[in-house]
Amino acid sequence: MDDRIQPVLDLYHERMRAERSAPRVEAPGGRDGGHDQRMRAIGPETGQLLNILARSLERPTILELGTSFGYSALWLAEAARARGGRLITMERHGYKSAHAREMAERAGLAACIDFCVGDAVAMIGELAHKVDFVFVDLWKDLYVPCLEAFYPRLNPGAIIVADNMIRPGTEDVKRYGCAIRALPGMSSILLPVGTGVEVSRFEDTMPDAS
Ligand SMILES: C[S@@+](CC[C@H](N)C(=O)[O-])C[C@H]1O[C@@H](n2cnc3c(N)ncnc32)[C@H](O)[C@@H]1O
Repeated sequence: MDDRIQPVLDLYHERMRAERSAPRVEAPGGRDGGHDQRMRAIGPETGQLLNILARSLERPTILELGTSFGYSALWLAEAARARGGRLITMERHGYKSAHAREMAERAGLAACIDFCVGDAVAMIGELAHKVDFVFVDLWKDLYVPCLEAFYPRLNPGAIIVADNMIRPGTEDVKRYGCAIRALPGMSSILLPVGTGVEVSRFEDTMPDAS
């Protein structure tokens, strides 16, 4: 991490510690009411894993589903920049996405990020290009609908990482685990990193023409 990124990550780490030690109070209107300040961010271990995996790809188009306040986006954008690629990050709420953009600007990474605001399932359907890496970290009941939307848009060799597969490990994420493992061309493994990540790789299902 370069000199501009680490101090911004440290600001998030401070906020993360405060969030984890504070009692959980429901925001007015609930998680979608427009006042939710909880980051619900992955920790540094999952961030590092995302960064290592994404750095293994050349000129990757990286898709993040669930920007929140922008912590995981920094790890992904750093990898995208290092490999000559881009990050497209999708978030339902404009106020969260705006904060993420501000932090990415402070870290010097905003130029390689497209911040998209709206419903990820609908926006995936409007993507102009195929993708090489997907990070799935939005509300858990959307994991399978998102998978159905991005599966036809994966380039061969694409890597997909889904968070919260062990904690909270709900029925919704279990359904995602089963669904991705059943897809043609997919290999997948559950890793006990952070709250548990399902790491999958898509191979082209077409027979070799040579
Ligand atoms: C667990 S948080 C993401 C945390 C973030 N990846 C990080 O580690 O910093 C999930 C986010 O998904 C967003 N979200 C929920 N439903 C969505 C939808 N349909 N489209 C886009 N974003 C959505 C929520 O607003 C929330 O900010």
